[in-house]
Order: sequence, then C-alpha cells, then structure tokens
Amino acid sequence: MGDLGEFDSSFIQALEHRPKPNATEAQGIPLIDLSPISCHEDVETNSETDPASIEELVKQVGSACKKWGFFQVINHGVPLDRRQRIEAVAREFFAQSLEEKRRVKRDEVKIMGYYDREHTKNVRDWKEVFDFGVEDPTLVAASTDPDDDSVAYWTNQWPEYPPKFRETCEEYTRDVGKLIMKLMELIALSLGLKAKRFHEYFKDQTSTIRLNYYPPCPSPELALGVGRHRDNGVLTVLAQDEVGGLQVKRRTDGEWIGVKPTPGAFIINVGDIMQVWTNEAYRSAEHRVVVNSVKERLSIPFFLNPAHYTEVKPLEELIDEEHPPKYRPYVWGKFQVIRKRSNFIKLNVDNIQIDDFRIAP
Ligand SMILES: O=C(O)CCC(=O)C(=O)O
Ligand SMILES: [Fe+2]
Repeated sequence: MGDLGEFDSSFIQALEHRPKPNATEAQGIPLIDLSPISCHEDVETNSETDPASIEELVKQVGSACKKWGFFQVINHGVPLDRRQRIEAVAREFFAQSLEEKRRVKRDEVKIMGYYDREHTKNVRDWKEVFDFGVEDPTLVAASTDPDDDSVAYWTNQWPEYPPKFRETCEEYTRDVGKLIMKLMELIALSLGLKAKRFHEYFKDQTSTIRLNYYPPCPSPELALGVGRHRDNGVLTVLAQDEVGGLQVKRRTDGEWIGVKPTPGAFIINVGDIMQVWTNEAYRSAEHRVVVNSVKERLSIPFFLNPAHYTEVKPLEELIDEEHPPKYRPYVWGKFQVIRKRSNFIKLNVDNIQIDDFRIAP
C-alpha cells in the first residue's frame, strides 16, 4: 500500500489490541426488516402501513440501540444496483496507481479526497480512503478556538477516472441520505419523541461518506484495517462487501464479535452524539476492522453529522431530576475540526473525545 508495500512498524498494534486468530462470529447483532416503512417517505404519516407493524419496528430499533448500539437492516429501500455501482467505481478508483490517486489527495487544506496514512489511536491503519461531503460545499467551523466563530467550506474533489465516479457517488448519497433520516425517525419514536425531532440539526449537515479500501495485508496478526474506535457523529450507515472484517466489542463481556456480511444489508451504528443526546440511553459501540492476507475488502460508511454550529447536549425531554445530564454541552464544529487535525499529525497524547465533556457521577 502506498510507498510502504513492505510491512512498516507504524502499523503494528500493541499486543493487547492485536486480533485473535479465531474470532467469534456471532449472529447476536440484531437484523431488522424495514419493509413496513421502506416504500414511504415519511415514517409517521403514512396511511397504508399497519400502525402495529411500525410500533413493532420502533421497539426492535430501540432495543438494538440499547443493547448493542449496532444492528443490520434489510428491505431498506435502497436499490441493490445503487450499491453495486458505487462499489464498482470505488474498486476501479483504488486499483489505479498511487500517482493517479494522489491527484485528488486530501491535505490540511483540502479535507476531502484520497488518503492512505490515517492513524487511529496513534497507530497507522492498513487502509486507503476516499472521503466526500454529503453537502458540497460543507459549511464548517474555521478554527478550533472557541471564541472564533468564523466559518470555512470543505469542497469535494473528484477524480477524472473512472468516468461517472462523481455521479455514482452522488446518487448513492441521495438514496442512503433518505434511509438515514428514516432511521432517525424510528430512533426518535423509540425514545418517545416526535418522529421529526432530530431533523432541525441537519439543515447544514456536515455528514461525510467514506470509501474504505483494505488491501491484503502481509501481517494481519499485527495490524488492523481500522483500530478500535467509536464513530463520533450521530449515526453511521455502512455497506460492507462479502469479505468481512468488521468487529464490534460486545458490552456484556468485552469480546470482539465479527459482523457477518449479509448480502444487501446495511450495518447501522450509534455514534457519540447520539450517546450524548440520549444521555446514554443509547451508547456508541466500540468497533474495529481486522484484515487478511488474501482478499481485499471494501466498505462504505455514511457518517451522519449535524450542522457545525450545533451545541451537543442531552435532550431536554430526556432530562429530569432522576436523570440529570451526564454531559456538558460542546459545539460539534469545534470538536470536528480538532479531530480532523489529528489525521495529519501523529499525536503523542489522546485526541479529544466525548469523555472530556462527561460530568462525573
Ligand atoms: O470497514 C468497516 O467495516 C468499518 C469502518 C469504520 O469503522 C469506519 O470507517 O469508521
Ligand atoms: Fe467506524
């Protein structure tokens, strides 16, 4: 990968984080059938659907968010060919020479594009990525300084090859964008809130989509495709191919559980912002990606993020005397630019995280 085809020590995980040779592949992660809502624009106000089936669906979503922070969905309404097309252009893009890919490389100024040296928890990931914004341009905070409220824009960079790359990515964005907002409605209902409770946060959304490409790795027992982490946004909708490698840390015993690829399904996971909004009724789950020595792997996460000016704090409706807020408010845009900065320098200290805003019990 990159100019480091040979195995470089920057990829080596500390002993306790290396993958086990025979990881459990449990089917405990809930699989939810979205057919009751998949042909409707709006979860709450459609007359054809049986209210009991929606209610049941809402229960399933709530229970999956509570127990795992992770679930898979089928019959979600995103056409299979959308997904096949984006996978095809992604494979063509990553198959090019490094020189070609670096024409659209990401740097400290151009935040979107191609990148092959991301670090998670200060160890390099065995992967290449291509990032683009759901809104183009994406309105963001210009500086990490809390007193500076100037703004900036991230604009997408598109490669010339393969043809139709841009259009394919944009079509995928539209379809998965609709799905993700329907999921937000189900989640709102599961918390006893109005279906559209969350919509206001996404007017100037800072959501991004990433194409993750994991080449075969000569030492899969030492490295990870993505080191253990929690997604720091609201919700992630992930398409993975048939290879497998995503693992979720099970809450009950801390075991790493493989998420078995289910053809056509999307994997949904709760992010840190949802954890704060729900005052920990729903928590983001730690996950990571293991690699293998024979097969390349592709995955496509849609990271749903609110407007940069969103002050993230536990929702008032979920707070009372018995449930005092567990977090101090923080401004999402500031958090986001601090995190992005760490992508370019190997920090010697831990990066900012929501625990920094947690109020001690
Ligand atoms: O490749 C995957 O399955 C997951 C990737 C991931 O967790 C991420 O990009 O945040
Ligand atoms: Fe992730």
